[in-house]
Amino acid sequence: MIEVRELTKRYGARTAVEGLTFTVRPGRVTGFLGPNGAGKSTTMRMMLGLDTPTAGSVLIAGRTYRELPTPLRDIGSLLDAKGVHGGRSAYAHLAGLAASNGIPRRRVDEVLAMAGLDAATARRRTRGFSLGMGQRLGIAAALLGDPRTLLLDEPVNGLDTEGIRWIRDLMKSLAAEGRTVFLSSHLMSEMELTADHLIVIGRGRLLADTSVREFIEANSRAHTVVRAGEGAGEAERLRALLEGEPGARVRLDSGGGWLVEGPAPARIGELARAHGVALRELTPRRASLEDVYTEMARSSVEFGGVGR
Ligand SMILES: Nc1ncnc2c1ncn2[C@@H]1O[C@H](COP(=O)(O)OP(=O)(O)OP(=O)(O)O)[C@@H](O)[C@H]1O
Repeated sequence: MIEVRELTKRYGARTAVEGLTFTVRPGRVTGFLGPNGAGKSTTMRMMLGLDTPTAGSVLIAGRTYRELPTPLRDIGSLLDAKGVHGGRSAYAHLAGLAASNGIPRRRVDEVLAMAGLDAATARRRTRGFSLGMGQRLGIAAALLGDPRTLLLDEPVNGLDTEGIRWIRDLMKSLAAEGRTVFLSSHLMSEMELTADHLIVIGRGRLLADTSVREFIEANSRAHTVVRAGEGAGEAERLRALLEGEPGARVRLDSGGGWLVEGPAPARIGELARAHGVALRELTPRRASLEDVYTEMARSSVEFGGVGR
């Protein structure tokens, strides 16, 4: 569990994080969202004791990072996959970390296997690693202490489709084991598939602490695809009816029907029946996390982070 309480960070006159309070709970994947400059990295650095809060606190399993006797066993992290000495092999890097944290060397082989790095790759100097291999090594390091909590900044960066799926499954299985998994990503479609819960920040402040489903439902209007029967002029009659509904927006859908924003499907069905328009299709369309996030970014100055 990660408990963030009234966390504030100022750099001179600039406020990066302001009065953030939230709890990252075990047993689920929590996604951390916010536009560039919102304060995600600053928050994650404070969680790991790499930056000192101006005010407030972060507790990992009830203690501040600096109070953890063996931090790698409590929290595994991946902030910057490039933070590895390029002249060392992946194996040497992990073995060094294990030795300095009292972790048995056999665990190195286990995490290499979990991260999908084979023995030959593990013996190579990391300087020649691709971005994806570097990410895998970073994840191996994060798993080294078999930690109860994992914190990952953009873990799918540089991974191909198979690598992205691998991370998704790994994060879900770690959460299913009862661990706390906290990750940021700017790939909304990926976040929607991976995360159960979301923490959304903008300009250093908390905007949402909610499940992915509730976040989408609360921030999107109902969309419905509706198609009229075959008769001549039926599609246009339907459009006129729909446009007569207060607050409705009607657009042509790529499938040839009308995409209606505003009225719920039941209301559209009633309207069509009352006016004798036969319907061929009436399909609620759920907004994606990407839709909601993009809309939020466009409509909210607070979220856009301008003027700081
Ligand atoms: N060391 C620093 N000195 C001064 N200002 C900083 C420092 N680190 C971060 N900031 C500022 O704090 C704000 C938050 O930055 P932060 O990197 O935490 O955002 P972010 O949400 O992680 O963005 P990104 O997605 O681009 O990494 C920004 O305005 C940034 O310029």
